[in-house]
Amino acid sequence: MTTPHTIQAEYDLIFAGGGTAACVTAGRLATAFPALSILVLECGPTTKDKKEHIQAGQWITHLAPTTKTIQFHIGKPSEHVAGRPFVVPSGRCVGGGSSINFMVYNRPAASDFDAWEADFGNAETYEIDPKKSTHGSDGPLKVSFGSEVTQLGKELKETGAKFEKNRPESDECNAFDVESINKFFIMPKWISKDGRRSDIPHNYIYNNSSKKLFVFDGTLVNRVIVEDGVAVGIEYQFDNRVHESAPQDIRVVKARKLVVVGAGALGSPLLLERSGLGRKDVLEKAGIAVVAEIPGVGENYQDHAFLYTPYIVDPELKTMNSLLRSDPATWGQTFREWEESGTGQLGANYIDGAIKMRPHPEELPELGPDFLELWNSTLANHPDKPLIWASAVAGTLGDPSSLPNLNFIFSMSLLGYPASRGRLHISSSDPLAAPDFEPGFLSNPADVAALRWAYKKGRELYRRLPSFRGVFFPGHPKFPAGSAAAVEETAPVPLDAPKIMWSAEDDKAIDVFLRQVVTTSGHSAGTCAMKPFDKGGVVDSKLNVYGVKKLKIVDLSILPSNVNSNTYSAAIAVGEKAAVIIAEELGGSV
Ligand SMILES: Cc1cc2nc3c(=O)[nH]c(=O)nc-3n(C[C@H](O)[C@H](O)[C@H](O)COP(=O)(O)OP(=O)(O)OC[C@H]3O[C@@H](n4cnc5c(N)ncnc54)[C@H](O)[C@@H]3O)c2cc1C
Repeated sequence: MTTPHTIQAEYDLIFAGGGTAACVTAGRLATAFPALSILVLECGPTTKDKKEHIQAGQWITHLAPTTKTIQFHIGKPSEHVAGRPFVVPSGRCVGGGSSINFMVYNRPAASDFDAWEADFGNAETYEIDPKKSTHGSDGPLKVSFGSEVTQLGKELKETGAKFEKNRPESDECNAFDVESINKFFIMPKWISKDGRRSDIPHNYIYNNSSKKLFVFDGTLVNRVIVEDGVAVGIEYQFDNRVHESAPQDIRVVKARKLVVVGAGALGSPLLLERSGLGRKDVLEKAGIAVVAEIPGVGENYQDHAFLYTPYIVDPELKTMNSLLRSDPATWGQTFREWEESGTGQLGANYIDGAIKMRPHPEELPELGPDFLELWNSTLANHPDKPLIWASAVAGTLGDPSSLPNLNFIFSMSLLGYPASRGRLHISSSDPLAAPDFEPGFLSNPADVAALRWAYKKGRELYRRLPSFRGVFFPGHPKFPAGSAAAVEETAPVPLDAPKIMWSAEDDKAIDVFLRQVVTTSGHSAGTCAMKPFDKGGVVDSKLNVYGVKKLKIVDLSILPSNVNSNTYSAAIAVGEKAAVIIAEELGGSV
């Protein structure tokens, strides 16, 4: 049997999990402290120089059922989602989510970060306008519109602003402020102008000049070893899902200075629990000795509930579907175009027109009584917070061959601050055992009310887009016979056409539908929250795990409260801030 990597007995720093935030921190520290030996152990495969992680347009391929770069976490069936076993994906490769995500560039509201009482470093180069004071100009990650902006994106922006008269167009909706709300815009992407994914490994790790930074793939961390209240190392085994014939014995590697857990919101709480750090009842049930009782571990699970609904568009409108359905020759041509000039479909993500939507005061009654508590607790006093982030993908999220041969687009609505919460715990000490996962989606009726509103707003807008050719009803609520919402339309209605009059039965049909179809955004967070211990916290403001010395967590599990944006930006911010904290503790700076 071959050993895939030669791992020494001891390093200065060990990162358990090589995802987005962890790789940012490891890369920054390796550059600032070249004499420091840093080990990063990632259970998934390497992404180095692999086209599927570099060509922006290949994002859709990672979602294939046969994927080796995404892990699907299966939740318990729940009545709140019509008895479905809710499935949540996360990146499972070097760079984690950064290497497989949709690359939507979306930054949270300032008040989201204020709630954490934290500030963050700068990782980006905003190629759209490098002089803009609200964006970075010399960070390693490039932000642009990619190689092309779709006609659908332009239609959504223009038609949206004409139809929703109090929601105009804007060029900038990522400035952290009130001005970024209720404007239609073209969403930037974590894609460079030459069509490359701005992932973390190719920009912080693989290009790092440190000779003492070691990033090993296919290596599963079983647990952190804690001796006398101090984290001294970890136990690991090679992962046969990546290195098929690797030996399976459990090995140990020691950390001289620090162990950093960076296994993501769906991995870090499990790793802590396998190490004896967590809720007493959970550890005892799994037969694990309690090292430190930390009741918050694995609680407070959050994501952004995600609704996507299909519409039929003009066959001439350019969408991803034509390439997804096309022959190898067309694929070959598209690859060549990207190789030669970084242009064409492989340099873009086809998610363009967008809005961060917040109800105007006169719209609040449309959301109904179930929503009021969420509004009052989270949004009312923070005008920079949107309720819903909405966009459209010019194409089908998945394999279009399962759909009729029509040209489809999908509207996308993400709920920014869900009131629902879930939990995630180990079921056994075996790192490969399925966890005990209750994602909790739609368990609070406020979330259903918010998404019902989003559905209705979307229906009205999409039926006015110039390219609209109909609602694809199998992917929409089953409205009662005679409902205005059930009427077939095959062409766009005028901007000033009467709006659909929604009945109480229509609302019921939408609610049933939401429970059947609402899914995850892949934005898992909050399972090892940075909060005071007595409020369910797992780490303090320096990211130290309570009750253990020399152990930190660096990933989105530390989010104390949600952010209303796609979460890559928040993960980068956590990674950058962690690098600052650790550098200071090492007596230097990054
Ligand atoms: C399908 C999808 C699409 C997305 N699209 C977007 C988007 O368009 N825009 C956006 O802003 N955000 C997007 N996101 C979200 C964003 O990418 C993630 O929130 C972010 O990357 C998470 O970073 P993290 O550091 O918390 O964890 P991750 O990046 O998930 O890293 C955790 C890593 O730890 C590894 N790991 C876990 N357990 C172990 C173990 N025991 N031993 C060793 N390694 C382990 C995992 O394999 C993984 O690589 C998307 C996410 C998904 C899943």
